[in-house]
Amino acid sequence: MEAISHEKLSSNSFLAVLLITILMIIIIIIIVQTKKSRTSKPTTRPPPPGPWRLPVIGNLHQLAANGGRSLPHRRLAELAKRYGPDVMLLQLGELSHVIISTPEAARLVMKTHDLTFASRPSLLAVDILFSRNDVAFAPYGEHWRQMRKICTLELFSAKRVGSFRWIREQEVANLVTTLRTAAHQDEPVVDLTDLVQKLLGSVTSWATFGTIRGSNEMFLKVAKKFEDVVAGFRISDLYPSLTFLPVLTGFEGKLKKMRLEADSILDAIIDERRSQRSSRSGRDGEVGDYLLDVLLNLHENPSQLGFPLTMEAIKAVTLELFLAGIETSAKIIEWTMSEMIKHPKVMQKAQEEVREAFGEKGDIEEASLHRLKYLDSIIKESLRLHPPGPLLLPRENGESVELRGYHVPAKTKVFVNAWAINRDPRYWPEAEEFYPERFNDRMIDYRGNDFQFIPFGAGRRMCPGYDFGVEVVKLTLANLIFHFQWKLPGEMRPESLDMTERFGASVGREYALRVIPVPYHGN
Ligand code: HEM
Repeated sequence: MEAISHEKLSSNSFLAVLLITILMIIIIIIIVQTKKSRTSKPTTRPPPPGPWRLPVIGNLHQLAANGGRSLPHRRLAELAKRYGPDVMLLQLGELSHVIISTPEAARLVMKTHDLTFASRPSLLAVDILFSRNDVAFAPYGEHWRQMRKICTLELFSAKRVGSFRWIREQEVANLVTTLRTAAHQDEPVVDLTDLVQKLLGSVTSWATFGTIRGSNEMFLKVAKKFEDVVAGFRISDLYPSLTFLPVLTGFEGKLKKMRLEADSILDAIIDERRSQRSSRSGRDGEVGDYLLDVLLNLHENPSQLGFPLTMEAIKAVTLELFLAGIETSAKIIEWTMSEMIKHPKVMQKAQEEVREAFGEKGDIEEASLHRLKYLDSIIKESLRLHPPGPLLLPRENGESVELRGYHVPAKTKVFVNAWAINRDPRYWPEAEEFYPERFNDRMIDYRGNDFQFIPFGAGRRMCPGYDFGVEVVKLTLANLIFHFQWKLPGEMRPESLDMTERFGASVGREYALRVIPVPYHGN
């Protein structure tokens, strides 16, 4: 009896504390929101249109409609259709978010006012993981400019991407061998999603560190965990004034632990590399050719760049190479394979092209991939319908600006819904259909000039690694369709292949792609 009343008492007092805490949170938010609206400058232009909002949460309930089952890019496209097809304003928690959903408005943000929108907002996860020393999430300024220069001139230049050709060719050949072995087993179904991710992990590890053994594998696992925490809209980012929230929920602690883990793995890899470098100095080959060597060279010879490259920045960029490079490319490979399996005529046409180009020999050299024009169209169509970064990366405007007649105050978070733009029916007839031929006679490209097709973004913050990504995507696909016919397990018919998406830092398939490889040349 006493135990029961004691329990009741403690649960009552817990409830009371919970209620008081919630009340305090609401009061703080209202004070912050009122202060903000008082301090914002009066303007003659109206704000962009948007749905009605509730106090404290703003439009969060609309974003989370359908029990949160609609993925953010899809839900934002639905809301935009009703409330702001071009430019839409949402209040998510404490912060104003502008959503861009047409090529015309995207051009304004990423071309006309590119400089104004060139910054990235602060996000708790990346602030802790990278301390804003990286490239992708760094605010616009001197640090970002320098890091971006290193990316374009040193890390992802055409020459550098070409120099890793042998790595890609070797790793893709290993994948083909693995698939051939699997094809001769009693149970030949393979998890292509997993195999492709491993392939991309190995290619990135080789290109970055010159090896894929030991701690590098651990590092791949850490990078995968980072992927999970960087994605989506986090309460801690929507209510930045409630600094105690991520502490209470344990999110901040989790992030700090991940950062420590990544740092210690990276420190070990870098120490090993530095000692190899000093013991081999003066000799040609190996050392000096990989991305980490490039960064260490620049650190040791700051005069080459004209500014110092810190070890913190080297670690942040190295980690980011894994985050940015593996999942995006892996996902576009699995989407393209899924679409080709779902559309057997497209698959057949692509196989005829690659088999005609490379004959019986089957040594698909990267240098000859330019002959595969239809495969180019297929990859573009896949990037159009399944951009791995459907909302690109968020941008932030340094100063207030007018967009399509609407006033956008400084420091607004801006999302460009590339997924919706890539399906704009004004530019893409039968936009929902997978129809690669639509690219055959059109010069539309993904290099940031055609705003109806922006899977890599555009403007100053556009992806600098697209050549790096597309080379490995094309080489892998060419090999997969050259060496194998592809079947679905059991009685599954191609048209019933499930294409549900799973939201993450990059959007892939909800269910792994499980397929049967049947060797083509009978080997
Ligand atoms: C198919 C593969 C890839 C896709 C679809 C992709 C897509 C994107 C997108 C949408 C952005 C944001 C652009 C914006 O905000 O306007 C981005 C940024 C970035 N990507 Fe990629 N990416 C891919 C491969 C890669 C690879 C292989 C690397 C490097 C190894 C890379 C490195 C980066 C970096 C560093 C940024 C940040 C740029 C900045 O903020 O200045 N990406 N990528």
